[in-house]
Amino acid sequence: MTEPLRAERTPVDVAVGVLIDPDGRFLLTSRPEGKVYAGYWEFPGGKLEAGETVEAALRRELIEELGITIGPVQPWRVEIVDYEHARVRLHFCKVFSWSGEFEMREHQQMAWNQLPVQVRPVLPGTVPVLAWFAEERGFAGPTHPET
Ligand SMILES: Nc1nc2c([nH]c(=O)n2[C@@H]2O[C@H](COP(=O)(O)OP(=O)(O)OP(=O)(O)O)[C@@H](O)[C@H]2O)c(=O)[nH]1
Repeated sequence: MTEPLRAERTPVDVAVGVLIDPDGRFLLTSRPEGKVYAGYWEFPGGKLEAGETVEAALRRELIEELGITIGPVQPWRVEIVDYEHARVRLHFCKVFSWSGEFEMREHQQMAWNQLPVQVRPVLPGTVPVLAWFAEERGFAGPTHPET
């Protein structure tokens, strides 16, 4: 069978949490070993399960990955990204409160960041978010290190 054109692939919905602390720092986590783009830094989250809302998926994923229970979820932006392996629709949500201690349940790493981000490499689908932060915060210059 012929591969469908990239733009025709049905997107997979992904809930992504942009956790922001009282100092305005945002949380990035590294993708665990064994996943595509292992070691790349991203905002934590994951795919919606059948019938799940973005908010429910985000709550579930952050418990599964980080051991925290999030407070109110504020939908921010939606972005479609085409990768070789998949076409994803990323639902970025801001989260300002949570409870519980952070536990790296998938042996990933976490880092609180300001602009410019110090960790590398940053996942391609994460880069636009850094640009949105730059716009919101009046930050000029590169948002992250060259890979
Ligand atoms: N979590 C997250 N995923 C992102 C971001 N940006 C981005 O392009 N993605 C993509 O969205 C998809 C999320 O899938 P995932 O593999 O993290 O989700 P999951 O935990 O449900 O995976 P699983 O199927 O291995 O259980 C990946 O294709 C990933 O590359 C981001 O900032 N955060």
